[in-house]
Amino acid sequence: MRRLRVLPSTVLQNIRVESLNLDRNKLKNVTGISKLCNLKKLILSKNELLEFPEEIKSLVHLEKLELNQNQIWIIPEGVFPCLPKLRHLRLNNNRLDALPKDLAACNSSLQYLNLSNNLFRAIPSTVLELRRLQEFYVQNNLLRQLPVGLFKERPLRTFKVNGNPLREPPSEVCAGGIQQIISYFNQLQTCQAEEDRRVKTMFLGASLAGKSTICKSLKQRRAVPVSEEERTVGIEISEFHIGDFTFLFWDFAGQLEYYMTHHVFITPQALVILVINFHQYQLNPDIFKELVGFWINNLFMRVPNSVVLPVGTHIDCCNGKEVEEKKRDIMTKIQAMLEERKTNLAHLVANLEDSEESEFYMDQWDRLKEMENSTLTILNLMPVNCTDYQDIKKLETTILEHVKNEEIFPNIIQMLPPVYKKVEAAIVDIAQSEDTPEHGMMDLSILLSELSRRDHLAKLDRELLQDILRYLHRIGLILWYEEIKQLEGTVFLRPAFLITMFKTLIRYGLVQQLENISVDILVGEHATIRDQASWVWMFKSKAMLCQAAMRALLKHQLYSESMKDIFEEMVGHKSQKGKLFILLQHFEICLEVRNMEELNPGAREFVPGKPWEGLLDCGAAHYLFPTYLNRSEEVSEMWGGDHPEDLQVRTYFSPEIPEGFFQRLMVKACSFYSAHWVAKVTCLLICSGKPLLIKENNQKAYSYIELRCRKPGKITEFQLAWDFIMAIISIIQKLSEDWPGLHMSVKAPCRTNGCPAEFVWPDVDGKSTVTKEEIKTCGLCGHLFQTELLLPKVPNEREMPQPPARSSAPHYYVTSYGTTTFGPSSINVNRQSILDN
Ligand SMILES: Nc1nc2c(ncn2[C@@H]2O[C@H](COP(=O)(O)OP(=O)(O)OP(=O)(O)O)[C@@H](O)[C@H]2O)c(=O)[nH]1
Repeated sequence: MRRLRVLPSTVLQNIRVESLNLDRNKLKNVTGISKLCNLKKLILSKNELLEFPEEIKSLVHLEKLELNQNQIWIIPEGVFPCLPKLRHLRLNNNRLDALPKDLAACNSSLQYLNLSNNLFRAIPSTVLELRRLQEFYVQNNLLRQLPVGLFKERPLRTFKVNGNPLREPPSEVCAGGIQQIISYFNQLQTCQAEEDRRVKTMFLGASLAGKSTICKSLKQRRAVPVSEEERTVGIEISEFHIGDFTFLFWDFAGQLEYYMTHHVFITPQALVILVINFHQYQLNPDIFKELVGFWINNLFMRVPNSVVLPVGTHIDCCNGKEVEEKKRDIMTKIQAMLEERKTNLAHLVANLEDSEESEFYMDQWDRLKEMENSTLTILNLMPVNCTDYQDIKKLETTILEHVKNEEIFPNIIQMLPPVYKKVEAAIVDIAQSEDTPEHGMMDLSILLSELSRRDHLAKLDRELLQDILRYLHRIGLILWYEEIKQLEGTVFLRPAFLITMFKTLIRYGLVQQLENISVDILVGEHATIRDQASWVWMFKSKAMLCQAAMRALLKHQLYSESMKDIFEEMVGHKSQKGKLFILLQHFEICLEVRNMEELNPGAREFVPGKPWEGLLDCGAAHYLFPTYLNRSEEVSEMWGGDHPEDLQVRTYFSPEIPEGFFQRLMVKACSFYSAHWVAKVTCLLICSGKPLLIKENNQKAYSYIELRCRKPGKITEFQLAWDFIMAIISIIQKLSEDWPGLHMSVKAPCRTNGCPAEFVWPDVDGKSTVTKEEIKTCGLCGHLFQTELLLPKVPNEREMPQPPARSSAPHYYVTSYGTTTFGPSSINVNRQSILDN
C-alpha cells in the first residue's frame, strides 16, 4: 500500500524472507523477485500487472500466490510445474479466458483456486485434473456449461458459480449447491437433457401506464380494453406462449402502496418491460423521474444485470412529432442515467483508492468494483397504441426477436433432465385437478406421495423430488419457503394465491375495505360496529391492525367456499399465528406489536452481547404496517430534539434509498428492541434506557439514514452507545444485501457547527478494530476530536487523552437536557462535560 512502481532493492536483498505482501501498489512488473527464492507466500493483488510475472517460476517453495485484481490476460506454460507446493492460487478479477495446461502439475497440492471475475467461457480442462481442489470460485465469468467431471472424485467443499449465463445446469439448480448439481448430473447419466425455453417477463411502470392492457392483449391476441376499475392489485401472474418460448408474465401494480413488496418478487434473469404512458409524459425532469427514472434506479439497485425494454403507450393520444420527441427525450435521459451511474461508481472507487488509509476500505472497494461490472441493458424504446392490435403484434415480434438474441439473453434456453419436466408437468396437473382446492396450498408430504403415485415418477427418491421442487421454487412456478420453520412443510402450488393474500393487506384503499366489512362478518367474528370504528381509527392514526380486524378484513375480501378450510390456517387466531402473518413477518412487511401501551414496561430488552429473548406474550397481537404510517410528531416529541453534541452517524445510499427499505429497517430493528416508537420516516429505539433515533432523508443524490444517540455522560457509557449504533448499522448492511446494486457508505459528520466535512468510516465487518487513533482531525475546519465521538471506539478510562491545545480548537455549546423520561428508565442528563480547551 505504498504506491510502489518498482520493487525496492531493500526488499530484494532480504533473500531469507518467506512472506511478501505487495498488495495495492502500482507495480507493472516484479523484476528481480526470483532472488527471493525462499518465498512461501507472495501477494501481488491490486497492482497493474498486464503480464504474468514469469520469474515466479523460480520461487519453488511457493505455497500461496495471489495475483487478483490485476489486468493479466495470459499465463504462460512452464510456470506451474516449478511450483510443486502451491496450495492456494488467486487469479480473480483479471482478464483471463484460459489457463496453461500444465497447471495440472499442481494436482496433488492445489486446494484453493479463485478464477472469479474473468472472461472464462468454459471451465479449463486442466482444473479437472486438480484432485485435491477443495474451494473453487468462478463467479461472474461467461460460463454456459459445467463439466460433470468437476464434481467427481475430489473433495470439493465450496463451489461458487453465480453470475454466469449458465444453461447446463441452469443457475437455479446451481443455487442449490454442490449436492443439487450432482443430483442434476446423476439424472443426465442415463438420458439426454431437454431444452426449456422460459422467460420471466416483468411489467413495471407507473400507475395507468398500460401494463395490464399490454399483458392481456398479448395473451388474448387482440386489443383488450382495461377499465379503470380493473386496475391491478398487487401482482398478477399469467403464462403465455410466443413461438416456442413460454413467457411467465408478472404484471406489477403501479400504485405506491405495492412497492413495499417489490423486493420479494422482482427477481434477476428476467426481461423487464418498462411501460410509459406517452400521453402523461412531459419533457421535464420531474415527470421523467416519476415515470421512468424511479424504475431505472430500482432496477439498478435490485437487479443490476437485467434487460429492459421501454414501451411507450397511448401514442394514439399524441401526434407523430410528439411521439418522436418523447422517445428521444426518454432514451437520452436513460443514457444519461447510465453514464451518471458509471461516473458515480468510478468516483467512489477513486475516492477510496486515493484515501490515505485505503487498506481500511477493501470490502467497500470490492463491492464497488463488482457493481462497475454489471449494468442494465436498455433496448430501444418501442412506441405502441394498445388499442390497435397491429401494434401489439409488432411488440410481440420485437419481444421474440430480443429473447432469441443470444447476445442479450445468453441463457434463455436451459438444459434440463427430462425428469424435471415430468415432475413439473405432474405438479401443474395436480394444481389444476378438481380435487385440489383453488388456493393450491398443499402439505409437502402429501405432494410428495401424490407425485410418487404417478407411474413414471414412482421410482424417484424423495431427495431428488425435493431438489426439483427447489428448482421450481426458484423459477417462480411454485412457492416453497423451506427456510421458514413454520412453513417448511407447505407448498404453494399457485403462487398467485399467495400474492392474492398479500394483496388483501398491502393495498390502496385499505381504510375503505375496513369500513365496508359487513355486519354479518362482524357478527361471525364476535365484533361490533364500535369495534369496527375503532379498527378504522387505529389504522388511520397508528397504521395498526389487530388480529380480529385482520381476520374480518380477510374474510370480507376472500371468503369463498374453497377458502373456508384454510382460513384459520392462514389467518390464525388468538393463540396461534397464521401462515399469512408468518410470511408477512418473514418479508418484514409488518411488525407484531404485543402491547398497545406506549411503552411496555415488562418488555425484555435486547442487550448487545447477551442472547436475545423474544417478546413477552402479553395481550392480543397487533400488527403495525409502517408503510401506512403518516405522522412523525410523536417520535420527535419523545426524542426531544437533536443536540449538537449527539453522537451522529449517517449511512449514505447511492443511487437512493430503495422504496420500502426504511420500513423494513424499522420492522427489523423494532423486533430487536421491544421499547420503540415508530413513525413515517423516523423511529426511536430504547436499549438499557438509552434512546437512539433513526431518521430517513431520501433526497436526490443525498439519501441517507441518520442514527443519533445522546453523547454519553461517562466514559464507561461509550461502549453501550456504539454497540447500539453498530447493531443498527449491521441491520442496515444486512438489508442492503437484497439490493446488489445499492452502494452504502457510513460517515460521521464533523462536529464543528456548520462544517460540512464528514469522516468516512472504514469497512465495518466486525473483524478488524476500526481505528486505534485517539484523535481525528477534520480535513476542512482543522478541528480535533476525540475519536470516540466519531467512530465506534471506547475511550480508555485511565489514559483518556486531551486534544492538544490549538488556537482554533472547537467550541462546544453548553446545554442542559434536564430529566427526560424514556420508558422504563428515566435518564437524568446533566450538563455535558465540555471538551473546550
Ligand atoms: N388510448 C389508449 N388507452 C390505453 C392505451 N394503453 C392503455 N390504455 C388505457 O389506459 C388505462 C390504464 O391501463 P392499464 O393497463 O390498466 O394500466 P396499468 O399500467 O396496468 O395500471 P395499474 O393497474 O394502475 O398499475 C386503461 O383504461 C387502458 O384501456 C393506449 O395505448 N391508448
